[in-house]
Amino acid sequence: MNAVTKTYRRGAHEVHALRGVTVGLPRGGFIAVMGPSGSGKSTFLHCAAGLDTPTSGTVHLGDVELSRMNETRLTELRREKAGFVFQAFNLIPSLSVADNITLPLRLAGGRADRAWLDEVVRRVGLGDRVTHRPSQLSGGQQQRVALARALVTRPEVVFADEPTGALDTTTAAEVLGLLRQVVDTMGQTVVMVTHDPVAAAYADQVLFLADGVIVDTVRSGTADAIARRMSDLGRSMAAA
Ligand SMILES: Nc1ncnc2c1ncn2[C@@H]1O[C@H](COP(=O)(O)OP(=O)(O)OP(=O)(O)O)[C@@H](O)[C@H]1O
Repeated sequence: MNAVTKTYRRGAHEVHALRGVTVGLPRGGFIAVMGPSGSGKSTFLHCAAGLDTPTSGTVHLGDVELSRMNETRLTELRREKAGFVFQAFNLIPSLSVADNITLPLRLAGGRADRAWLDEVVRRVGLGDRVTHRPSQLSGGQQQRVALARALVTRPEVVFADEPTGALDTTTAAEVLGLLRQVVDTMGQTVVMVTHDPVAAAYADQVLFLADGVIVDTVRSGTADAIARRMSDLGRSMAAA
């Protein structure tokens, strides 16, 4: 991502959500993005994933440049290279777990190979729940389905926006452990927006955003150290 800006128009005002962000996200790494509310975290994730287009600057996903693609090509590329996990799970209530998981493959005109579906279901620990409907599952199980759906296309990058925001501590830890495994055993890249220092401590690297710019990049440490860094940044922003 190079010199990316994103400006939203709100009535007569302009909101500068990103003000010139340049960063390389290491392939095969687990990157957490933190920052105060409104600092541009979701906008950053959306631009990095090709869900939104920057106002200026360039974005690469793997070897391809996204910024000049039209919407059709972007959609194809997202299906091919990216997986998504959101706070609200975003599962389709009328579909079974198996059909939710394989939906991205079917949308791309493909079919799920049974052995691969079984493998993905095993990796996220969903066991025998594939015929259930999402409403019959706990929040943690629903997020496992969302993660399986994100992995089924073998994406290069999994983008996660507050993936544990709706989960209790224990369930959150299980989902974070799975994201860690995606990086460690499958070699995929995970980019995760979170406000939770405990979640960020699972990452290799933490980017701190404030007011639309990256103000710090640190190798991940303990949750306490990350929380201290966050409150230092909060104080220096308040003093500025
Ligand atoms: N579609 C939009 N239209 C107008 N303004 C927007 C839009 N999306 C985001 N913004 C504004 O851009 C800024 C950054 O928003 P963003 O959602 O990226 O922040 P965030 O760090 O993810 O916040 P939070 O932690 O509260 O989710 C905010 O001022 C927000 O109000």
